[in-house]
Amino acid sequence: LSASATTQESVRGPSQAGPPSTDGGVIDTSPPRGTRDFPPEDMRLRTWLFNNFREVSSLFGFEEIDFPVLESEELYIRKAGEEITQQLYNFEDKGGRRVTLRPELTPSLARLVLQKGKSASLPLKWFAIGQCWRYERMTRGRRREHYQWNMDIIGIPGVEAEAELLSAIVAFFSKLGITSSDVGIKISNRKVLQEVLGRSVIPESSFAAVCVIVDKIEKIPRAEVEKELTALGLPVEAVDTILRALTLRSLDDLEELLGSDNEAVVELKQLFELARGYGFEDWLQFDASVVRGLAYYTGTVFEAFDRTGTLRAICGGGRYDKLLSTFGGVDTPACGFGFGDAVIVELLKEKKLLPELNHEVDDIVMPLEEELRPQAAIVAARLRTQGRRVDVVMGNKKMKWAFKHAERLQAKRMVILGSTEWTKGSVRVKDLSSREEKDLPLEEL
Ligand SMILES: Nc1ccc(Br)nc1
Repeated sequence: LSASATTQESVRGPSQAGPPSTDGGVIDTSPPRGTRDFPPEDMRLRTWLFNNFREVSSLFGFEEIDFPVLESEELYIRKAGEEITQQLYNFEDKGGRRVTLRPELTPSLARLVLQKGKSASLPLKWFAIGQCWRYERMTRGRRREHYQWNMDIIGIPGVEAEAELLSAIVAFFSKLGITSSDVGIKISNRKVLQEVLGRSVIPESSFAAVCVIVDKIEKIPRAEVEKELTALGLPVEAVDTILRALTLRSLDDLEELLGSDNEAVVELKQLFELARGYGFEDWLQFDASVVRGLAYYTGTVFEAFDRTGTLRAICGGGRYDKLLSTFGGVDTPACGFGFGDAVIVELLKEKKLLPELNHEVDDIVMPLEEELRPQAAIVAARLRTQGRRVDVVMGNKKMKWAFKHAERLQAKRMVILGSTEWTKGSVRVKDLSSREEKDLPLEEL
């Protein structure tokens, strides 16, 4: 997560040590290709980021859930040509089961909702932070894992649910010091495409595949998008109509094309009105080219982008009213978003908003003689009971080392145990900012 480790889409090659050798050489200490270690300095940043995810989720009244990183492959068998399902980190386990490391969290959430069935009183407002995986040919050298924060609302058909999710995303950005001058949120509705396709007699079964292809409009040449759409069986004039509709950037133009009764127009207008109420309308912009690349979205779709245009999408989401029924459940309205741990750190680095996070303790407890180690334990236990973060100096260290150590850990106090003081029932306490020193009876510590 550190600005360096996280942004490295390209993975490190094997270390010099190479594969484990039989002659007692050092093993390859690098993590598996495409994955990251989190040494303390990176783990502090990750913990800081996840704490912000959790604080915003709590602010919006969401409950935390979790599920296994390993799931049945069947959760992700979709026929829409999504990249996410073509890069499953899947395998057959020793019981002959087809399993996979999860590429996203939403299908697990849907599984849990179905498992809970009627015992889960709607609406559900659940959030999760989980590691997600892909298996990509290393030729592209991209990472194979990242952590995603998801927030989902199950059981609300109206766009007030999407408005809550968008408000949570804006609250998160604002909490980190990111403003609407740095980031915008493009928003559209798949019912735009549905209406356009409906006018050109495209089978409903192709809808998801069309969305997956159209989602690539800004990533691959237009000719390639046209080729893939015609390969789906779309007549050329339909392809032109679709691509023209995707250029719409104003709700008025959309209304002119689809009519004021069109569901997409109605829903988007409602959303912008709620955005004004929440006060985040200046973050939002209608953009018909946003369809998102997941097959199961059925309505509102949105993604946050950095206004310099240098980064990939920061987060994205939408409405998926049919996902539970595709798993054999009752149709249940649902919407949610996924927020990855990588792009946001790149953005914070660019905006110089990365926090300075150090390893800190309150007290260093330093026994001057080994014989005083049991007494040092008494002092440390007492201080910890008070909630103070204590580092007991271990090993046979000198005072010079202890003061250097205290500086590294930005300790507030050095608590020194000497036999003379201890026989009088006290310890020497040095305030490391005022440099003031005094003997304190143990009970006054
Ligand atoms: N779905 C997915 C999983 C892992 C990474 Br890295 N990116 C996308």
